[in-house]
Amino acid sequence: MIDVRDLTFGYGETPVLTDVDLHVDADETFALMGPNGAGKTTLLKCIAELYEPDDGRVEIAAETVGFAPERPDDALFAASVEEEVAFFARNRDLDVGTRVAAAMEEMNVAHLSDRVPQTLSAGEKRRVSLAAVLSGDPAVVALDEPTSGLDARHVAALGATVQSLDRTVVLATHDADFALRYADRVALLDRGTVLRTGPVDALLADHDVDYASIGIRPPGAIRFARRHGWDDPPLTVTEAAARRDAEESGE
Ligand SMILES: Nc1ncnc2c1ncn2[C@@H]1O[C@H](COP(=O)(O)OP(=O)(O)OP(=O)(O)O)[C@@H](O)[C@H]1O
Repeated sequence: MIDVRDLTFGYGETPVLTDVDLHVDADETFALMGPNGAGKTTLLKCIAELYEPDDGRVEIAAETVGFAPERPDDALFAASVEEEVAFFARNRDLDVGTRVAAAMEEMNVAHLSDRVPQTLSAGEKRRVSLAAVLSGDPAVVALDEPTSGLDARHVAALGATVQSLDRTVVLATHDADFALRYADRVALLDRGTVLRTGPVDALLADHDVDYASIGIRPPGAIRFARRHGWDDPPLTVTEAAARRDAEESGE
């Protein structure tokens, strides 16, 4: 569904993304993870075709990509929540009534329909901006930090929605639990390059990790959290493999 080939992109002279290769299958939920400044948002915007690569290309086998920005304020401009959510459905000549009702239901914002979006709480704004993207029924949904500002109930609801969507979802997130629970595959980015890509299960099995969270910190080191806390100190990929090999050989 999405093919990123040798993608290089910079805001100025210095590239922020270098030779990125990525493939995302149709209907897959794919998470971009990595530390601050790794290039997740930039890559997501290249995938959403908001940025033109300096080199390489992004090929998408779909007409529409819906993008929900990291800061919902950047996307909320209508006078009412209902108008906000209707925008993309109307734009694409869809059945506005049906699309708006479904998207509002999915994001639990129907009760806010007459409110002015800019006056909502942070979590409500997030849900409205996600509903607005869903109402346009895009084949590819690109979500930047979609769980940011959401309480546990709405994170779970978002996860259920993402899984039930009959479409390709690419999301950038720091929320490791969300990625591990709801993403089919994860790409770990670090300083503008893709460090690892793989199914969440395989990534964990590779490193003999049994649980819940994964992060990259400091840059270059992949750090796994077991159920009871972070591995300390963080392991590099090579160190994690060496430790596993040592354990297997009984050393
Ligand atoms: N509009 C911009 N102009 C110049 N540099 C930018 C711009 N946006 C991002 N950058 C730089 O590009 C790099 C990647 O930023 P990006 O926002 O893609 O990272 P990220 O992985 O999403 O980070 P975070 O986790 O902090 O959101 C950073 O060094 C950032 O300072």
